[in-house]
Amino acid sequence: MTRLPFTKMHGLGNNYIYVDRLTYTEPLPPYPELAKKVSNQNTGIGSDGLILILPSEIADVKMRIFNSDGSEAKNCGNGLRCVAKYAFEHGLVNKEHFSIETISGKVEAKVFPTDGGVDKVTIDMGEPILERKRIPMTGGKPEETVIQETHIIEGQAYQITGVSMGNPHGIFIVDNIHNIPINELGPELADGHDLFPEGTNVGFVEVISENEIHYRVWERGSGITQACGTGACAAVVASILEGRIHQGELITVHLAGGDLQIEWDSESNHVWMTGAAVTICDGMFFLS
Ligand SMILES: N[C@H](CCC[C@H](N)C(=O)O)C(=O)O
Repeated sequence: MTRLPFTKMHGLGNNYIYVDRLTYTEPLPPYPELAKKVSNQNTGIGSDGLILILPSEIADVKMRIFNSDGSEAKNCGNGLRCVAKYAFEHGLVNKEHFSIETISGKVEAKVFPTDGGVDKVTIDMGEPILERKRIPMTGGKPEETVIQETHIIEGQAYQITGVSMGNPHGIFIVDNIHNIPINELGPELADGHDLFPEGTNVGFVEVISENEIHYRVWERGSGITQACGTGACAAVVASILEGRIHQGELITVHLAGGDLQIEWDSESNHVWMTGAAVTICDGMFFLS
């Protein structure tokens, strides 16, 4: 029986099982299989997925994220804030500003310690990826940006804006966040639709004011979650591309699990995300 030490953490209710592979170096099953095991609400711990904290040759630490269906994601905003909190609180880093490697690139993290603990983290998520072929999306010129493109999905016309934050997001701007076809469009687009050859996270945005939006998400590989950090960044970028809000402004994004502060900076073209990171528990998972 392998006893796997883990920490369960969440960012706005988007919760993952974190395994510190710098400290616990015993052999483990393949990560996709482990992600499905630990994420299972009935026979596992229960979570939106698994996040590994690993050594890095190009950054201070490395993050790999696996959705609850075992698929590997290329980025995770809520996960990055929790990795930053964990790394600082457990002495994996000894500074408040440090770098984290993901499989879509390196980001910069800044923690704001109070009494030795970290409750709030800012991540420089880097530049959004807007070219159709890099999201990736099909259906038009590979280099162009996909803004409010009309597509017929299940017999209904929708306008989609495509943004990647290292992972793909199809964004729909709606009039009322409480009346969205999330259970229809989520499963239809998240995995295996021609428009998104690598699948996509499916986000819905209601613009409240120049500095405030609502955002809800069906995540590729996990379904509806309480929050999605990369999705909230993509939602702000899409709302700006559609002319609803302005670049260079600090936007409050209201998600089901809480709020994030996000800015798509005009000077650097980088997207900055600030929000909470919370430890739920430490534990021991009995791997049979
Ligand atoms: N919840 C994560 C995103 C997971 C992305 C994953 N669902 C995928 O891209 O396959 C976040 O806070 O950004």
